Amino acid sequence: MSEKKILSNELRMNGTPHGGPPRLYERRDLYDEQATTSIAENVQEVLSQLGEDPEREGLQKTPERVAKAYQFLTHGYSQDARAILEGALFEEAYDEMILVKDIELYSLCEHHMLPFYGKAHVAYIPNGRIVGLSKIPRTVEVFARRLQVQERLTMQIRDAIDDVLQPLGTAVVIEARHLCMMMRGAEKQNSMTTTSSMSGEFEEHRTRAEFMRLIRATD
Ligand SMILES: Nc1nc2c(ncn2[C@@H]2O[C@H](COP(=O)(O)OP(=O)(O)OP(=O)(O)O)[C@@H](O)[C@H]2O)c(=O)[nH]1
Ligand SMILES: [Zn+2]
Repeated sequence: MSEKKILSNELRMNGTPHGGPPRLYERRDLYDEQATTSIAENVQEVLSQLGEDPEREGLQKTPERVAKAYQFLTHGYSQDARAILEGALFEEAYDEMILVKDIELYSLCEHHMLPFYGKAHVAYIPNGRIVGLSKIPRTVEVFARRLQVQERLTMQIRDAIDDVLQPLGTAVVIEARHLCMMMRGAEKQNSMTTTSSMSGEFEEHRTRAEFMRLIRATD
């Protein structure tokens, strides 16, 4: 039997390539058993193609670890940002800007599947309805945990908030570093990419300037 086949049978029978009890600290709902098996088989092949010995001790569990890591890093595909936002809407007369800034984010660029990471700043001006604060970083997560380009990620967050809250305006700024430009390719270590997406009142100079001033303000 091929090495690949042995690995895949072991995964099917035991859930981990080398048996042992299930790990209680793992979020099992994040991982699909079939996907784990199939991705792990392919990672084993990648390791061989790279000149590694997938059977050496340190690499024996790597295909399964990588399979789970990528399922975790892309779990946003199975989440619905609009449903999350709709889950905590409250009628409120507050009509000033609400800003949640410095939301850390980790995503994967769709070109190289390498991480980009940084911060998102999200603001909106309500129009009779506010949303539970935690739903803003949760919305960022839903779209960040997919294969992305920073520009689309920025727009998707803004669109979801616009759709569900119908606010007077929404603003999203993302500042991120891309490992595909740092570890390889252009090999630039200090460049930061900033993207923004604004709607409604944030398209006006004064409101946009106030938002930018607030996100630059230090404590
Ligand atoms: N606009 C945008 N580009 C991105 C993002 N993440 C990665 N990229 C770029 O995607 C491009 C892919 O370009 P290609 O020329 O097809 O790929 P490549 O040969 O690996 O390019 P280099 O990175 O320049 O070596 C690169 O310029 C990356 O910097 C992103 O979030 N937004
Ligand atoms: Zn890239």
